[in-house]
Amino acid sequence: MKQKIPVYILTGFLGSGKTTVLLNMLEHARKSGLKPGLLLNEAGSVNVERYLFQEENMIELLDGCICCSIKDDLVKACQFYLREETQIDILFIEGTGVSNPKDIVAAFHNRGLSHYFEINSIINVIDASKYLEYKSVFSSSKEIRELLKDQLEISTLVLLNKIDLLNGRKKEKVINHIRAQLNSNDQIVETTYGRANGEILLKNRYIEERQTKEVQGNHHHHANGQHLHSFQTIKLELWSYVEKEVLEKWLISLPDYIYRGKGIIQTKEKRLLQFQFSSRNVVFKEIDQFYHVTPCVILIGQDMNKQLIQNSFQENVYSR
Ligand SMILES: Nc1nc2c(ncn2[C@@H]2O[C@H](COP(=O)(O)OP(=O)(O)OP(=O)(O)O)[C@@H](O)[C@H]2O)c(=O)[nH]1
Repeated sequence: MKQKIPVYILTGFLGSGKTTVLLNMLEHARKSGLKPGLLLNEAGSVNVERYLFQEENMIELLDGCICCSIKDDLVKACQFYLREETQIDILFIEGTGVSNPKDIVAAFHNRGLSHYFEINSIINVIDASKYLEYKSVFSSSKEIRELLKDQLEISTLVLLNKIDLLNGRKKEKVINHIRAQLNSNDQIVETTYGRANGEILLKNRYIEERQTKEVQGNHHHHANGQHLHSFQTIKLELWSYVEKEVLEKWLISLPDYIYRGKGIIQTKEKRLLQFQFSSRNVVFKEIDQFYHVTPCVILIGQDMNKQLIQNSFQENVYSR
């Protein structure tokens, strides 16, 4: 029988650093002579980070979560990589920041994929600078707290990322909090920009018994199999240039229930800039002019009022 394709699932809340870790893992896989395949899942209708993976074998699964509303797409995408002409040696799956990895694992066990694929590791990338806030009953919702719990329970490796953004005392508190929820042999690795050694990232940590138990556990679905998602994605189309500083100021002023922003803008000088808004920080990066993309702003949050946000954007960003 042919060897099964090893699968690595990246999980973690919005903006924790999954894509950053994925880029490191791809580099490690290549150095080991492996041909990687990617499945990238975005809750919105567009992937503004596509340009990062232009050279890769990549399938985008957009407009829903592979753990619930577009689970069939996940199965089809995996089958694509089984064809002779598109064969790969290793598969990386990045869920959306609100996907429940237990359901992704369940899809592998229940939909016949486990004959051909073997989940080697479920890597939970945690934003160490926001973790305590997201777990607090005072500053977070029940849905986020339970999602983070589910993401942690099934993971086989925890990357405590964004360590550069917090001080020693807070770090200790976060580690104690996480350790209390893990099995003693689970590994926690502190990272900045997801940098960890290839052996740690690509280690086979598959624990079938535990994964099967975890996926049978109780988590939160509607009868139709959808999560109780109150998360939404809003896309603001941009028809003219945007000033970087004005956009940054507006993003930072957004209410706390808007956790994540990303997108591409065109400046007055016709430069294309990608921006990332996470951990209440905004980072811009210049991208290739020849990259075909329609500038837009994507926001992800809970119970957002699209009209209000659009009006605020018009008033504060466009009319400046
Ligand atoms: N300061 C700091 N920033 C980081 C670190 N890791 C990632 N980032 C930045 O955080 C932002 C979000 O990182 P991503 O890797 O896109 O996060 P993600 O988990 O894929 O985000 P989603 O698309 O919401 O799922 C980017 O601007 C990264 O460069 C880190 O360790 N420290």
